[in-house]
Amino acid sequence: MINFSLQKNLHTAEGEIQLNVSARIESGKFVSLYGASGVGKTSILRMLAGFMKPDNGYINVNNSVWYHASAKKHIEPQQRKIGFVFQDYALFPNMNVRENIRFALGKNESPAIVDELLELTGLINLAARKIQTLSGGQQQRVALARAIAKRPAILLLDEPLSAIDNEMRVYLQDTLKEIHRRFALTTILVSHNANEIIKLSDTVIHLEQGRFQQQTTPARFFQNGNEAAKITGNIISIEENGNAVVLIENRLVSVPAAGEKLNPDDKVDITCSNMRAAVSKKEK
Ligand SMILES: Nc1ncnc2c1ncn2[C@@H]1O[C@H](COP(=O)(O)OP(=O)(O)OP(=O)(O)O)[C@@H](O)[C@H]1O
Repeated sequence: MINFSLQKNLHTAEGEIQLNVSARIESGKFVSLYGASGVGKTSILRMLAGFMKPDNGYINVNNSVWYHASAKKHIEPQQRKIGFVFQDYALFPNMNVRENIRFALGKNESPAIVDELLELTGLINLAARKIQTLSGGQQQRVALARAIAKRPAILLLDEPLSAIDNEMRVYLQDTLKEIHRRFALTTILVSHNANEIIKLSDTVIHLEQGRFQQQTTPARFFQNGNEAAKITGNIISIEENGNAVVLIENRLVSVPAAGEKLNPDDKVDITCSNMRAAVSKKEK
């Protein structure tokens, strides 16, 4: 069980944000942290990991105290049983794949887990390869394996798949799910991607204006309210009939522009209301 209450004054370009959040996360759960850019999601992960000191609050993990402001207790990051994977892989470029994963283990720890992780992440044939020779998706698999090698109690994932192309992203989501299950981890993922959150998580926590506004299942969260139907894209061109041609991920869609003056390169939200869905069988 992770039980925390964190207060931190964040200095943003738009002014101060008083972050004041608390949650109880049961062991073995996969939780996603969702919210607009700059609301403090990464800061929460950094405080849990011990890289950023809260102004006040506490962090208890499985009956041990990692942080307690009034007791002046702050366990160093190395002493916290945490695995951390960022968007950038932060691997050692001069080491090969196996050495990068092995590095995470203490001197007296058995290296058997390295082979298990190489197998699980599909890296066994790349074990001797230098990091620079790998694709982004492959590097992220190494980063994931390295984070797990220490057998963390909590796995913290900060948009680990956002720089990776769609096909590899789907593959890595499956790997993440399997790793979470196999190692009985408690996982906290920061993600902007509804698909990913729905596929992976038991619970989604919505951070807005410094507070956890909602804590519910992804299905409920993305079905209700505006969050469900808002898609962001970039305008490529405006058609003669006034429709905007918008690039969403790797697709172009033509959308009626509601009277607003829009121009190519504008970043836009497409909001769907009363959306009717129809399902038809795909031709083989
Ligand atoms: N040590 C710190 N003290 C005070 N403010 C900080 C500190 N570190 C970062 N901030 C500020 O906190 C704000 C929130 O940043 P954070 O990275 O946590 O947001 P985020 O929700 O993860 O954003 P994104 O989705 O864009 O990654 C930023 O404006 C940042 O400048």
